[in-house]
Amino acid sequence: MSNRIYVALDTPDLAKAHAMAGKVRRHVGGIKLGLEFFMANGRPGVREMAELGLPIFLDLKLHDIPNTVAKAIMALRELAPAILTVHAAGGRAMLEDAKAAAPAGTKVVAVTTLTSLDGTDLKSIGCMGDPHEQVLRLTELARDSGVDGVVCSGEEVAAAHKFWPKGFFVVPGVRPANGVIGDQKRVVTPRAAIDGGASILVVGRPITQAEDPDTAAREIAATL
Ligand SMILES: O=c1ccn([C@@H]2O[C@H](COP(=O)(O)O)[C@@H](O)[C@H]2O)c(=O)[nH]1
Repeated sequence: MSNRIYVALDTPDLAKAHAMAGKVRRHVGGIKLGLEFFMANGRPGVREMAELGLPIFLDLKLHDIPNTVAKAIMALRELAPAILTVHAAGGRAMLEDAKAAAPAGTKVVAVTTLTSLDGTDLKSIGCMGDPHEQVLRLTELARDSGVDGVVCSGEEVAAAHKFWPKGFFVVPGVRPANGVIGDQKRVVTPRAAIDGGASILVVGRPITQAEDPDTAAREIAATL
């Protein structure tokens, strides 16, 4: 893939998402639509964004019993997203059924440990070990379940990639040097994430909240 940046269009406003995608499309490789967009605009909104001609990453982070996740993915089949997320913590049967339900061309990618969590957060929800150990544990589960890859932070991507060289690695929570970190906790620069083995990067606010999103996207792309 020539441009490995997926811009996260985190807005419930279809017109705004469309306008932002139009502004930055020369400097990104795809569009990521998440819960905020999908709750407001549903499948018709995704179809409309797909008309822009860029690959669509549907980041719905599905997490439920296997039957429910599989049926939800079947309801999304007509959209044939390039990438779709589920939570690895849903377990092996859920991951297997998610992959089986997805269209052949869709990469099913398992979220390991949200980039907004650190070791203290993990302890507070009963997870033993630090984010690094948790990511590797869930990367092994994802690999063995037959999905295509994982979502992890740039802090773990090199180790996860070493463990699963053929996996597809999605890295969000990237920030240009001196960028505003906000609610993210495990953050690296776009360049560091790519050097670690990221297949694609997810970049939201560093582009969408910039004074000039087109220039921000171009400058990030230039560092890769
Ligand atoms: O662990 C995860 C999984 C997904 N995300 C999503 O990526 C973007 C990041 O947006 P920024 O504005 O660049 O922080 C957002 O859509 C999240 O839902 C994540 O951040 N971490």
